[in-house]
Amino acid sequence: MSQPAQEANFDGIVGPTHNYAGLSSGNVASQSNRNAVSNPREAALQGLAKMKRLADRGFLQGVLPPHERPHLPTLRHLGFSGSDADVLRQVSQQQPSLLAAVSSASAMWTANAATVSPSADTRDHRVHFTPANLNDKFHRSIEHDVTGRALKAIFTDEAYFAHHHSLPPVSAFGDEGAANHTRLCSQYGEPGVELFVYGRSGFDASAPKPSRYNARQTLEASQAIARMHGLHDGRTVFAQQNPAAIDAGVFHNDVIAVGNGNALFYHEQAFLDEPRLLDDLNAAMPNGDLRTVRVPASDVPMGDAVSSYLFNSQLLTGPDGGMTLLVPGECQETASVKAYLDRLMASDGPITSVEVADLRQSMRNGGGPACLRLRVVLTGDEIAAMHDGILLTDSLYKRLVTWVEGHYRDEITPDDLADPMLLEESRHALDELTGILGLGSIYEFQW
Ligand SMILES: NCCC[C@H](NC(=O)CCC(=O)O)C(=O)O
Repeated sequence: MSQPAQEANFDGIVGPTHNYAGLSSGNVASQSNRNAVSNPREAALQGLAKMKRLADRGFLQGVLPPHERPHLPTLRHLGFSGSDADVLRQVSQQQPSLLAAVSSASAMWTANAATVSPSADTRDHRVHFTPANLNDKFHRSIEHDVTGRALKAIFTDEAYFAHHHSLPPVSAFGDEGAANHTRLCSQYGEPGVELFVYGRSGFDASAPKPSRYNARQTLEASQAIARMHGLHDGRTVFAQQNPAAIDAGVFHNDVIAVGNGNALFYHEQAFLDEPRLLDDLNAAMPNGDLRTVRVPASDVPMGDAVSSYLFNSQLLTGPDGGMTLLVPGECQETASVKAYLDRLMASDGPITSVEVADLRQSMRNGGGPACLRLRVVLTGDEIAAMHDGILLTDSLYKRLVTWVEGHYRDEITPDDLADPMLLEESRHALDELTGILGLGSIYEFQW
């Protein structure tokens, strides 16, 4: 008898060029920290510390590698030529904002890497992966190729794993991956409900949409993924985000809601039609056991939810069945959120403990605990079939800390992005990392 299914969290390792370039309109933290000095070493260590903490508790914790940045193949595609140093000099002189875009370490936010459907939900009983095209932001639209290669290198066996191409790279099919996708279930290995939350329709111009910021995810993208993954109609729910929430800075649904097991933790202003969503979920849950934790705006105003990232927390089922909410440190600095969390602990809902993680480096770009991880529910056989060496053990953690300390800078300013040495250092680090993880050659510079 094989082990019961478990949820694994695959966190993105923060890349050596982590910086603050203000690239994401609609993302309040990214905009307000534009041109701040970053600390890639601290960022990567903060991420690894979060992973280690969960691995130590017995949670299945994996890693996903950073991408090559600055991404020279993109710059060459766009017409820059000569040596790598020539290319960097030209782009920094002619179009510094393009250099910033191809230098972002944004692949760290692996909640946006892909949408994943566990085998219990799919018609062919395989785990399905679709890398997100992330086509709303140029700096993120260049992630899906390497993401797809990394996922295929980890989940290779076609008897268990199915990989799809990212959706057509146009705004009508804008897809931001698992940040807008939640799975609800009684037990991880049992069939669950897959909830897709979208911000607008790509084809119906008269449908509601935000007015200030663009909605990144479309209904049509979500529907296509549900079809590609072979999900069952009766256990698939589509719901629209509240356009006012997007206009208030909720650029992904995981900034305002998180689900795990049979529990959905959400802000009352998260969805356009909350009663309908709850009816749909209740009808779809195979055992009818949905539990909701609804946070009223009178407890936590939308602005506080966005600045604290309360809902961008990881919600994790512990060995005793209770759920832990792993919140970013900013939640303790926001009075309404701190008071709310105290009341939550005094209540007897599904969330039984709260823990705090310091992820300040990532948070300044709008990436909290939940942004940094891609959830993959796996059966015992699937765990046995996946690539060995990608799950965080004590020794892998130590190797990765040493690797970060040996290769990462502790300061990056916008001017540093043009430094050919930074590119060299990053490639050297990534080459060593694919060796540590046994992933083979997934970057163009390795071919
Ligand atoms: N899930 C969290 C994603 C955060 C990400 N931020 C960024 O790309 C900011 C990068 C910068 O501004 O330098 C985004 O908005 O997609």
